[in-house]
Amino acid sequence: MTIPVACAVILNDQKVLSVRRSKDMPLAGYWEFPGGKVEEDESAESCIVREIEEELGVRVRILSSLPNHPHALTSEKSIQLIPFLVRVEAGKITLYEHDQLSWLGQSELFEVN
Ligand SMILES: Nc1nc2c([nH]c(=O)n2[C@H]2C[C@H](O)[C@@H](COP(=O)(O)OP(=O)(O)OP(=O)(O)O)O2)c(=O)[nH]1
Repeated sequence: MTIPVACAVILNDQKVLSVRRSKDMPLAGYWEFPGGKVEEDESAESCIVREIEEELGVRVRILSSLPNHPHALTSEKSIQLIPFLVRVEAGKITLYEHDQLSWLGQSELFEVN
């Protein structure tokens, strides 16, 4: 089974916004780009705008779509990660689901879980 997941790449000064999954979420403690599963009858573009509003409380505008990335979670389950470069248009980033936020540089991305 392959699950489409849209995620947002939000840049600030060459660093990318990364968020940590809280203890209430599956895969707690793992860092990710904010986003979530694309629902049925929803485009990946609508999904990322909706998810970012739900998770971070901000409205984003899509600047470009980035290459999709397949990723195996288990032997039966994999995700197709659909990243978008986005810009925050309105609001202040607040964590509604995650428990930590970090702006990571290119090499720092490889140091988190
Ligand atoms: N958002 C996001 N999810 C990722 C990344 N990498 C990665 O393997 N995933 C996985 C973790 C989850 O198994 C899945 C996203 O599912 P989710 O549980 O966050 O989705 P959701 O917000 O729609 O939650 P739900 O409705 O199923 O409760 O994709 C990433 O960089 N960002």
